[in-house]
Amino acid sequence: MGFFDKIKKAFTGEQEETVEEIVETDVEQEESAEQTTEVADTAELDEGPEAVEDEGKTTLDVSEPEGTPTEVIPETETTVEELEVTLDVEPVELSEPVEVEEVAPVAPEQVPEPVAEIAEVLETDASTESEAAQKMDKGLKKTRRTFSQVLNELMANFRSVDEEFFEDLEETLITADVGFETSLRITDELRKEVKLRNAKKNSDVQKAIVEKMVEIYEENSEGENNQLNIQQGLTVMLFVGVNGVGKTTSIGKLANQYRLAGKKVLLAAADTFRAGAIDQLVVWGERAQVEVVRGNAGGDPAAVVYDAVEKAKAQEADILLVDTAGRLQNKVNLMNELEKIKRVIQREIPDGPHEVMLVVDATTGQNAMVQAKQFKETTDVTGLVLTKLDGTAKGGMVLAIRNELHIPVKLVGLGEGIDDLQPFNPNDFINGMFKELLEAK
Ligand SMILES: Nc1nc2c(ncn2[C@@H]2O[C@H](COP(=O)(O)OP(=O)(O)OP(=O)(O)O)[C@@H](O)[C@H]2O)c(=O)[nH]1
Repeated sequence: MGFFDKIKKAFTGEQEETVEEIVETDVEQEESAEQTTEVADTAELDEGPEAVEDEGKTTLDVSEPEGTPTEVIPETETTVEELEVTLDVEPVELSEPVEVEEVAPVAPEQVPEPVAEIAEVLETDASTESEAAQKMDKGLKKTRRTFSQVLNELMANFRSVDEEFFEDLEETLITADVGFETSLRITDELRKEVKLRNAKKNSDVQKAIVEKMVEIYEENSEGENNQLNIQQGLTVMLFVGVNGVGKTTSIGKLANQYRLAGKKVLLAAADTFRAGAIDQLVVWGERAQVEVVRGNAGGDPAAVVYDAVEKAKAQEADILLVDTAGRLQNKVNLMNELEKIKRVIQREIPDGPHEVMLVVDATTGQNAMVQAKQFKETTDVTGLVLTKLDGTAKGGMVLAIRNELHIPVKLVGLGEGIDDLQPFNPNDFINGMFKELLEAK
């Protein structure tokens, strides 16, 4: 069944299938047999420098890198047509308590036999398809409630769908961080659609809004790859993003997923700008039971990456996740640093890095959009990790980033727990975001 059919089915009141409960597990922080990294004892981390061996002896030329120009969708022409349609207002109850998931600690799991296809790791990991949908559904509760609520309130305030209604709708979408251009487009197309359908009832107008958003999300998706670019041999992924967005956490969660799937995983603490950042990665390395290659705070990040690549090759590792510092305060420095890191990787692994993942915090709304734009200009970002989607009413950000920047969202963070990272599935996401609206029909 196609996604639009699913949406239609939801509008006609058919029940969704029940999915199994997800059992959340955590992994105790026990040192793995292979772990050779020195780790701070406590989670409270000092910023002081540490004595760590610095084996990287790389001399690197950094040539002037070129920025990638930002693609911008041209604005749709606005044709303002007067529409006078009477609304039957049907307020819908949407409030639902936010559930806080408890994470029960369990003994470290046994590493299963390696799976044949590494590319399937994320899909074949603990979550089945329906569990993934359920998790997305749970994580998006806040986003969904607010989205549905604001649309309902908007409907309740208008007796007729006139120009004022469309202006308010536009504002509502912008407030939910759907993005300026995308909001204008949705509103413009709705003006035509509502007239075309002669939509009079509140529910018809809501239905048109949801369908238009789905349509806009799905267009341009052809040829777009939402999956991580995993190789048969060593896969190297760089993680970039400003402080506090959830970079370290996302790396830790991903490392754990691959480790549980039987992969040999290494982490590289190449965010040497802050000692705290190195220590945080080490803590996540313990949690995920994977080794962390680290250097001195203030040291050369490329040297750490060099060590990590050497180690990964020597150990025949499958996955190397590199935590970098994302300091947008100085774009040229950042660009140079990332280029230097890439050169180090490419000397050893010519087609690496296989992903440059930009991590953005969904709760920062338009700031996340600005960061994504700036990073895209600085380096060739191949995918997005959208974190903290569980704690925001600004889920519209996904639509904005996808449609205005054309960066595919590959992973979403739906909580602070080690299991709260999911591959991005557009259908689950839109279903999750509009669930109440769809069920209200
Ligand atoms: N609710 C929620 N919190 C998250 C998520 N991802 C990360 N966090 C929290 O966000 C905070 C910052 O996460 P970090 O991983 O330390 O962020 P960072 O980008 O590595 O920051 P620096 O280490 O300062 O560079 C932590 O308290 C995390 O627990 C998520 O998906 N949902």
